[in-house]
Amino acid sequence: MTRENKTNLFEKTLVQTAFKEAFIKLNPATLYKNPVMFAVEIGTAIMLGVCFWILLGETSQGSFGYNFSIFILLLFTLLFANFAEAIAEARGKAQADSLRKTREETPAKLENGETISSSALIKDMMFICEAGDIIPTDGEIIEGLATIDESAITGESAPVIREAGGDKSSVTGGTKVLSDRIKVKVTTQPGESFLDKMIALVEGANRQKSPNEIALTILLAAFTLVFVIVMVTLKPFADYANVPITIGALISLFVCLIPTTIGGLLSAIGIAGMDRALRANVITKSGKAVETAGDIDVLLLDKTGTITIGNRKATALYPAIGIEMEALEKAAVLSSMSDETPEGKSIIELVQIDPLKYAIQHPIFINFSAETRCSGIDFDQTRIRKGAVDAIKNLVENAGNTFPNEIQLKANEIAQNGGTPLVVSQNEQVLGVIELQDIIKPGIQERFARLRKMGIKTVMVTGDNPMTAKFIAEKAGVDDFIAEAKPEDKMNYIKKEQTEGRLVAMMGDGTNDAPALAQANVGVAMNSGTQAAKEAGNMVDLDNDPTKLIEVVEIGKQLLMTRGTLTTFSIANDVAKYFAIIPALFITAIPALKGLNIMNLHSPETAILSAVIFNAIIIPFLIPLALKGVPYKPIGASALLRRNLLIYGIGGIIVPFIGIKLIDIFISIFF
Ligand SMILES: Nc1ncnc2c1ncn2[C@@H]1O[C@H](COP(=O)(O)OP(=O)(O)OP(=O)(O)O)[C@@H](O)[C@H]1O
Ligand SMILES: [K+]
Ligand SMILES: [Mg+2]
Repeated sequence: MTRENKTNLFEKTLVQTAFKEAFIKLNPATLYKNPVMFAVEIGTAIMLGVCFWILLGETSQGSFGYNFSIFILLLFTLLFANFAEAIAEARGKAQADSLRKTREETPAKLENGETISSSALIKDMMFICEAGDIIPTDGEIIEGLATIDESAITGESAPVIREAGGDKSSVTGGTKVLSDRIKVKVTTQPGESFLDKMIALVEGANRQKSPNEIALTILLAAFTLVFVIVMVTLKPFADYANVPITIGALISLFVCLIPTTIGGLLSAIGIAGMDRALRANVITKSGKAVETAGDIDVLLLDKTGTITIGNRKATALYPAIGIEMEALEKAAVLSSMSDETPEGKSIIELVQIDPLKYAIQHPIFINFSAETRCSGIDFDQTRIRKGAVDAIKNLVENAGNTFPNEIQLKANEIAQNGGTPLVVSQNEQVLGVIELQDIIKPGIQERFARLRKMGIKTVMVTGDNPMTAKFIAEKAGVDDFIAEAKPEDKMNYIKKEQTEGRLVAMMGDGTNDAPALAQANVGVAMNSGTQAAKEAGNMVDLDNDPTKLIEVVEIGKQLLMTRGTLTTFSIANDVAKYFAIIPALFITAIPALKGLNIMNLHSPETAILSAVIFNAIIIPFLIPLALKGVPYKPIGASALLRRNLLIYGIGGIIVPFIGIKLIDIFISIFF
């Protein structure tokens, strides 16, 4: 659930900050990064020079008032463009701060009983949290289990379970421990959390631009350069046609022809896109990730913890023929004594026998891994294992024993209704099978249907057995699934899709998802997931919602569309200025150009002033569109492109004709 849109578009405090920032951004040391607006700044400086020149007695450049008003109008063009970027930054910052507020200075309790401030916590330090404590900073639970209220982050006040081991071990600063006691290891240095990285993305000129944005900036710079050459050649041409052209007219023509509209709004569009991702409770590490999400073809989803709630629980034990239930219970409990996974713990919970009762001497614990797909214990001459059917079957048959048929049937039956069977063996003899049940997250079917409508194929990838996977895949409504997948299988599948030219997004929460999350074009880690998963991905979903990719894709598409349509509009609306300014400059000397004068503006001065005024005020008019983004509909991309080209292309050509004409009528009253 995305946080309600607290800051409306132009909240007073944001506008004030942005207004101040607009002047600060005039500093050429930072403005040069935006070539178009930097060219406008140079033009403004030249106009200031001309005004002084006139004050010193120069008469060939027209009246002081006329040149000074051009200077002021160019200055406002700059201020409007800076304001656009500043208001986008202010909103992004406000949004990020509302998230960061959850990380206020909270006391952190150390193991030795003393408390320090959360800002003094550094990576790998341990702290303790008990019921009622606010978790001081991001960390990974290394001991214990607790129910946590994450509403400060996700807005959902339903308590969630976070426990050591397994895939749900991360806790976030600012959330509240409701019950029990946990020992947490700090996972990030202060100021380097994902949120800090995200805040750097939406604020400050050190924001790294995405490839799409860089490409567009280069294109606009090329455009600007072309017009510099046009201006320079225009001067001798005018002298040859002995048409007196003032510097003011040249500069005005230049500024009106270079793409100042998109040049002024480009960074605002990018920042607003990141801000929309933040509003969807997604922390992204790069603007590129958001844009790539707009072109995703395939979405890979981990099953446990992503499609299903993820705390799979043992619900029943079924002994093999000739095996006592007590023997199976004892083996199941012993093999789960040190099993940190939710599955292992649920077995101890189910059997209700304290493993210490068996007083094992010098046990050797084998922890669960996604590679071996089993876990267990060795002591004396006894070797107990529990794990995936195929893993234990290999173990039993490699030792020359037979895998009991009734256990195979029972395991299939469990799998066929979505359960996960864990087979238990002792000294490579099967003792029985444990049934684990998981729950599919509610409402996931229609979310996948929406992804399909957007042309995205959903694939569930799980380490679980094929029958369980098939059952869950059908119930969840995914398009395809891969079962018994090892971590490298998930990564290889992504590589295969990528070599076929498709962009792949992966959502996961476990350490065994990390290689795949790193390989994917867009890797979304659940915020509850392990630190490894979050490091590997390029996005973190604070809501742990596996279908959050829907919002991310829409934000990505919308960002690319907004940038495209405003560029179209900007280029289109420069066309009209030819008809406004060129005739104004040459009509007297070259009557043949009369045909161009379709706008028949009042006079050359008012024609130039009204073109420059329009060129300046169009920027603030488009700020709301740049910040909100062009409305996105999940219809085909080509239909959408045609619609936008029509509205913003044609619109971009017509609007300036009307705008400049109206302004000309208005200002010619004063002349
Ligand atoms: N604690 C455990 N001890 C022994 N075997 C386990 C344990 N947990 C899971 N398994 C077995 O290992 C298999 C692979 O686990 P893995 O975590 O790779 O996939 P998964 O949890 O079933 O699904 P996903 O890949 O979506 O997380 C599981 O399907 C299960 O049969
Ligand atoms: K322009
Ligand atoms: Mg798993």
